[in-house]
Amino acid sequence: MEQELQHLSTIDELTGADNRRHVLAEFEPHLANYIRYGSAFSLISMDIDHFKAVNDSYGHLVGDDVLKRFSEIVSERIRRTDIFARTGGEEFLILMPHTTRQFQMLIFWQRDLEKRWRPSGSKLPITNISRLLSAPEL
Ligand SMILES: Nc1nc2c(ncn2[C@@H]2O[C@H](COP(=O)(O)OP(=O)(O)OP(=O)(O)O)[C@@H](O)[C@H]2O)c(=O)[nH]1
Repeated sequence: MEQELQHLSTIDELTGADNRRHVLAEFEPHLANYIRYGSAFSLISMDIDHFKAVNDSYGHLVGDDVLKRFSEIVSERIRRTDIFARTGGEEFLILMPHTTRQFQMLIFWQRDLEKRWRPSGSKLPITNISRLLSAPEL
């Protein structure tokens, strides 16, 4: 029971991704390890562009579905050791331990996500993926 509650306090209810508090808590030791031992890690920030327009045009429930679908797609792509979190309304963060030079991977992801967003030619969200930090390539 206590374990279950603890788990629930680390996840974002809507998407099932980790929540902001959890990823920030996980980030701290990675940063400390990088400073002390030079252990590599990467952080990727992502947000869904023009998300407000999705809600305004299709309604909040569709907006919720987009957030869930986006989370599913990203979750399929990451490693089990990566931490994927929803940090705000349409803002997400991935913490990737022991990962550097993920730039090529980002380009691949961006293409893949765009393809999968538009199975029927819809012009719904394009994600904006940016490399935030990749220690020790600062
Ligand atoms: N459906 C849904 N919408 C949410 C949720 N949380 C936040 N939002 C909406 O997300 C929208 C975020 O708006 P903005 O920050 O302007 O983002 P944006 O429209 O993507 O703008 P850009 O980032 O500049 O492209 C707002 O309309 C919020 O109401 C949620 O859990 N579900």
